[in-house]
Amino acid sequence: MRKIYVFDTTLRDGEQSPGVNLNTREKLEIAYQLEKLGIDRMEAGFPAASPGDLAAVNAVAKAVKNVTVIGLSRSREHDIDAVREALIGAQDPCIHIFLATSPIHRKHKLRMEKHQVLETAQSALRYAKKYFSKIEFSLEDAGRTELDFMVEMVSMAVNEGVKVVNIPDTVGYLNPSEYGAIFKHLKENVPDIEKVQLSAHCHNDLGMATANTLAAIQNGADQIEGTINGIGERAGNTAIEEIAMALETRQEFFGAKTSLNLSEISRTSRLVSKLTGMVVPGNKAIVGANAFAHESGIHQDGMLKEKTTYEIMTPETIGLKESKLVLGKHSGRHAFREKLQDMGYELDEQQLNQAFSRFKELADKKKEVSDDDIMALVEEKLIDTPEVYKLETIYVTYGNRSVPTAKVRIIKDQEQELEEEAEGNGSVDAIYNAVDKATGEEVTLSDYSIKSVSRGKDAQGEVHVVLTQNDVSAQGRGLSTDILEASARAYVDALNQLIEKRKTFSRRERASL
Ligand SMILES: CC(=O)SCCNC(=O)CCNC(=O)[C@H](O)C(C)(C)COP(=O)(O)OP(=O)(O)OC[C@H]1O[C@@H](n2cnc3c(N)ncnc32)[C@H](O)[C@@H]1OP(=O)(O)O
Ligand SMILES: CC(C)C(=O)C(=O)O
Repeated sequence: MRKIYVFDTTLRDGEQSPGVNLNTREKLEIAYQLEKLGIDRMEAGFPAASPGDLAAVNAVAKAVKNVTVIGLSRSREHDIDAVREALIGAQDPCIHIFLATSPIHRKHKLRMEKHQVLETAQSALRYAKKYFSKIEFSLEDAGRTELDFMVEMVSMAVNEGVKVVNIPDTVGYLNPSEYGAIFKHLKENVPDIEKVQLSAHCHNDLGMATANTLAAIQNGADQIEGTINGIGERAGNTAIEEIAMALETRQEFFGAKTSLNLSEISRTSRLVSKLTGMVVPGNKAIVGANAFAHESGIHQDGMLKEKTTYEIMTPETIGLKESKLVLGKHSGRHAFREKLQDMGYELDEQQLNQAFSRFKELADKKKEVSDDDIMALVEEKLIDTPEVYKLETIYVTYGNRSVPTAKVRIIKDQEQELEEEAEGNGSVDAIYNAVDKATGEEVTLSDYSIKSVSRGKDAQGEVHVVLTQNDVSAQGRGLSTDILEASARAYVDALNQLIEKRKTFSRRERASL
């Protein structure tokens, strides 16, 4: 199978992401991980940019052993000298020299004619050759360069003995068929083109970096350039993990492979995200948190029956433990039952149905239902107390300068509607007074506590109360994303328990007479 070389520029083009600044220690940490990932070439920085970057590139050059370390340079002797200094101690040093070739860059940025661009690049390559046996040359903004001038520039670079010629789509302007056609054209029109490796370097301004890079591979590119998580200038670079996994997953189509240790992808992605501070979007291909997560019931059912129904690659391949079935409002009974089994609950069909409808109610209120939420709602349902009173609705009026009032509607014995309104010292007190009025029960609230059973602003609150009546006391629990509702539920639950205990108590008393 054809090998595609991977040139990682996370530490150079990736660091050009606005707001990202990696110090030497952070660059080293990423460099070691990239080495584990098995990339072939690593662009560690732009040594002429600053003394700090020169030192960081030097530290990386001395540290990594199995990767070619590269420093970027303009077509200027001063920059080339900086790369020379930075790569002292590298096992396999390489300089990457670039010059823009497109009419826009020639006219406005470089203010050079074509022949000056050619001569400037040529003289830089000649100078660099004295010190480096490995040179890569890039035609910056190749994507908007005239084809015949590109052929002229690439031919010059081949004649100067560079090892790699890079064809960047610097501003992410091209589409796959145009970018692929450039590689085909160069292969067919540059004499001795087989003496160099051709490289693809794409930016993602129109979201086509991965597609363009794959098109270049199909048209003969030997090397791909990119970054981990696709970070980089503006909309970023080609995401290396996307190319590696596309080639792996569609081997029969591309007939090419990288030699990356794919199981290091996930770890590398997390490290780069942590050290650059660039959060990976949940839906990012391959490494996003949702890339192997399934939320909807039909998909979850398919996954439980056969994973290939909804997964074209396995999470294990990139170093993750397993796919996730996330429980939310689109989930179905199959996934819910599976989750309960994983958590060690064995529910009969009726209990499962009850828990499932409580789960759906909760899922309507919460974005994601956590294990703690499920545990709380299942255990609440497992305690089977006959419900004399059932809380139907509550309305609470509260203002910091008015007396809190609450109105409750309770169904007694499944048929009798009880509705009452009361005031209180606070909202909870008002609710409890209204419940007392509606039920006619005289109880003392001996204990009240509240805790959060899950995290986040939409976490469920669990209220625990103890009610006492004469010598009988009973506990009640209530669960809701709203703490007032949880408080009301707990109180009504405790009343039901109290009534149950009262019955047992009076049976025992009668028996002892
Ligand atoms: C497509 C890419 O990603 S290219 C890499 C981009 N990365 C960076 O620019 C990060 C590092 N850059 C820097 O720290 C600074 O830009 C430096 C140190 C390199 C240069 O700083 P300054 O000397 O202050 O120049 P400044 O950045 O303002 O302007 C760039 C100059 O380089 C010239 N230039 C741009 N590209 C090249 C090139 N490949 N070869 C030669 N000259 C170039 C520009 O025409 C301009 O020249 P001018 O001063 O004669 O007008
Ligand atoms: C220096 C070159 C390769 C570059 O980063 C670009 O053109 O995007």
